[in-house]
Amino acid sequence: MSNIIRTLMIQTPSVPGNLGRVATAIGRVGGDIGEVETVKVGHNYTRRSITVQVESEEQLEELLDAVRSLDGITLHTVSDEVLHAHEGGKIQMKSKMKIETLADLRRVYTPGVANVCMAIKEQPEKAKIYTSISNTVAVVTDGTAILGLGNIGPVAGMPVMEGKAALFDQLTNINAIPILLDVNSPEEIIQTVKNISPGFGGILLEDIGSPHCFEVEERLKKELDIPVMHDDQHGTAVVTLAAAISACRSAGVNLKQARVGQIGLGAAGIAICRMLMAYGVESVVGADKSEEAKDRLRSYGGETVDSLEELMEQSDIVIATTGVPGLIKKEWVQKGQIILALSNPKPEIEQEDALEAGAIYATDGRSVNNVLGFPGIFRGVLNAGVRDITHKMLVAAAEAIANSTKPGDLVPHPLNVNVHEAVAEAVERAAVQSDVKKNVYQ
Ligand SMILES: NC(=O)C1=CN([C@@H]2O[C@H](COP(=O)(O)OP(=O)(O)OC[C@H]3O[C@@H](n4cnc5c(N)ncnc54)[C@H](O)[C@@H]3O)[C@@H](O)[C@H]2O)C=CC1
Ligand SMILES: CC(=O)C(=O)O
Ligand SMILES: [Mg+2]
Repeated sequence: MSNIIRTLMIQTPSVPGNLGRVATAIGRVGGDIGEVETVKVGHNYTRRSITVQVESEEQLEELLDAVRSLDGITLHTVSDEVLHAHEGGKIQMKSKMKIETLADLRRVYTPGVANVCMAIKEQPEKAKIYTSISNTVAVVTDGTAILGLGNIGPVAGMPVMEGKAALFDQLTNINAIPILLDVNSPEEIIQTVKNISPGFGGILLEDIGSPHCFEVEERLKKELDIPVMHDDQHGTAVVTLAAAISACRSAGVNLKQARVGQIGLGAAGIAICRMLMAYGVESVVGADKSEEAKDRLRSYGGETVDSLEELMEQSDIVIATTGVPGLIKKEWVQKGQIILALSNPKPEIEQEDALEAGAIYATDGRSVNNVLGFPGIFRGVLNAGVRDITHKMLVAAAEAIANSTKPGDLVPHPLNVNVHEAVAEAVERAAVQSDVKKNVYQ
């Protein structure tokens, strides 16, 4: 998978064939060309911005040297668009009100606001009407398992949290606020989240590593009156179930009778196994380098094996969430296997390698990603005004995603708002049908 993205500003003589020379030079060193945009056409030259993707700094240097060595062609600048796009951060808090006159000021702020405060003091449920609380979700991390990058700390994890917040806003119109916790124990996470919870309609726990994520989520679900979900567990499990349903539909396989092998039994892996077993998959086997993680799966009724080769040999569907790029060797892949290598930013096996080795379907964490789950799940529970996110709601979300998937694909396009609406509706329907507790604002 290409991981480094750069934009090159290249000037060529306005003679046919020169863009082709540039493309060939890039292709020869294994660079992948993305967007090409003509920026300026001079009387005898053309300047274009060309986006390229490569896998390493060395390959990037090779690519730049190859372009620079082309006769008559000038490489003006090399820029990192991804870094550039992050300058100043990705989200902002904006007022919904225009405050232009003193009358506005008195209505929005003091003295007018005091009456609203007192109305809420007398009837706390009015906070739902007169504040943004019920449409605001905290995206909480302690930075201990940021993607597959490990324990890089909460501040380094902020770009991921801002990304989740931006997606909440764009896909389901939910305000999301990243909360970075500089703490060292589950108890401190729990107490801090409890202390800030009055300002939120829901809590999305993100990239909190295992095993402490399990205790944190379980306790917060019990002790708070608002919905709490650990995205890496349940958001991921929902999307994985959806992808497994779609793959089995296309391949004509009965998912419940298939043997599923899960590599990596951390936050994502354990939740995926529990979700599949609760859905009715009879045979789930897991592998992890940690004995504690394997014990956990067995405690939920799953089987474990000691070697990855053994798991690969036995499984119709293989799911991997270890954070270890390239962990699955091509020679382990069985003919006709379905392989979901979901680690970000790099998968356990590249899609093309898995397909080349005989997999019938293969994909990675860019496509099968919890972005298809968490926005709609929260929109659904916030709309229903319920406190608990139940297994039934999560299965409804997975089925909505699978039913929105085009034949032959494993999941739908992540930016299709209709899909997120379908997930929200399915979750809300499941919520109102079940006997789940209403939250404090209902
Ligand atoms: N596509 C998606 O939507 C999502 C992908 N992920 C990805 O899954 C990966 C793991 O995330 P979490 O479960 O949150 O982390 P985690 O740290 O809770 O779990 C990782 C597990 O993998 C195991 N592991 C590590 N190296 C191993 C090896 N060589 N062999 C066997 N087991 C090994 C660890 O012992 C641990 O149990 C990350 O790369 C993350 O980006 C996580 C959530 C969502
Ligand atoms: C997508 C996501 O949440 C992760 O890779 O951790
Ligand atoms: Mg995550």
